[in-house]
Amino acid sequence: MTYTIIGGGAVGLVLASYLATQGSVTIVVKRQQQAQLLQQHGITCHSEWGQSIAHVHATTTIPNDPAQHIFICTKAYALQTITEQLAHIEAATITACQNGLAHLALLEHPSSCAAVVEFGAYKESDTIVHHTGVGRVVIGALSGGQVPFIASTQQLPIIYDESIQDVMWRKALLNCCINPLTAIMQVKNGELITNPSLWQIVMRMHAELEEALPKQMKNVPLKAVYELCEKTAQNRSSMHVDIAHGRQTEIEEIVGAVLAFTAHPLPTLRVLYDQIIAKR
Ligand SMILES: NC(=O)C1=CN([C@@H]2O[C@H](COP(=O)(O)OP(=O)(O)OC[C@H]3O[C@@H](n4cnc5c(N)ncnc54)[C@H](OP(=O)(O)O)[C@@H]3O)[C@@H](O)[C@H]2O)C=CC1
Ligand SMILES: CC(C)(CO)C(=O)C(=O)O
Repeated sequence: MTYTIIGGGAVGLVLASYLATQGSVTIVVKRQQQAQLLQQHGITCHSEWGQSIAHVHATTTIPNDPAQHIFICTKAYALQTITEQLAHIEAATITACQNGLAHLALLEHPSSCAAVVEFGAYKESDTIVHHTGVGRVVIGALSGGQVPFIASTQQLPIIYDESIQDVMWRKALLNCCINPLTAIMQVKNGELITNPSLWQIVMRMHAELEEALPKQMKNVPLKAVYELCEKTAQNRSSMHVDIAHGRQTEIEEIVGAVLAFTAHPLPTLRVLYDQIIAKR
C-alpha cells in the first residue's frame, strides 16, 4: 500500500507512524525545515506501548500517484487550500480526517472518504508525537466509492462504517456540547459535569439541539455527553487549547456548520459561538 499523509501535526504524525508498519508512507508538510527533520530523524511516537521510530519519506509537495491513498490531517480551516492543491492530483482515495462537518461540502473526488479520529494525540516537536488515549479511527466513503485499506491493530483500531456521515454528525454535536463552553470558561472537560451551573448550560444547549435536529441528535443522548466529559475529565478540549494558545479554532467548521444547517435559533450554542468569534 502507498499512503500519503498531508499535515505533519499531531494526527498526521501518529497516523504516519502506524501506517509506516503497513506500507510505504510519504508525509507532506508545509515547512521545508520540518520535511528535512522528518527525513533525517523519522517520527518518534510515544504511546502506552512504548516508543517507536518510523522512517517515512517527507516532502512539501503532494505526489501524483493513482495508487496512493491520501489522508488529509490538517485542521479543518486549512481544507479549502488543500482541496485546491488536490484538484489535479491522482489518487485511489482521499480521506479527510478533520473534526466538524465542513469537509462534507469540500471533497468532490469520486473516491472521497471521511475519517472520524477518536484517539488523542499531541505534537511535542516537528518529529516527536504522543499518542495519548487509544481510540478508533472510523472510516467511510462519502460518495459510495472505495475506501483505503488499513489493517486494524490493538494500538490503532480501524472501523469501516457505511454511515460515516452519521458518525461525523455525532462527533460534531458532542464537540458542540463540550468544546465552546470549555474554551470560554477555560476549564477541563470534567468540570462541565462537576460544576452544576455549567451542567445546566450543557443541558439547555443539548435540549435546544434535540428540538432543532431530532434526527441527528438520536445518536447523542445527554448521557453520551456526560460520559464523554467523564471519560475525558482531565483533558482540555481542542478548542480550549487553541484559545489558550491564541490559535485559530475550528469553531466555523464545527459549531458554524451546525448553526448553518438548521433554521432553529439554537440560542445557547449561538451565544457561545459569538463569544469564541469575538476572541479572534
Ligand atoms: N489532536 C487530536 O487529539 C485530535 C485531532 N482531531 C482533529 O484532527 C485534525 C488535525 O488535528 P491536529 O493534528 O491536532 O492538528 P495540528 O494543528 O497538530 O496539525 C495540523 C497540521 O497541518 C499542517 N498544515 C496546515 N496547512 C497545511 C498545508 N497546506 N500543507 C501541509 N500541511 C499543512 C500544519 O502545519 P504547521 O504546523 O507547519 O502550520 C500542522 O502541522 C483536526 O480537525 C482536529 O480537530 C480529532 C481527534 C483528536
Ligand atoms: C475530547 C473531545 C471529544 C471534546 O469534545 C474532542 O473531540 C475535542 O476536544 O475536540
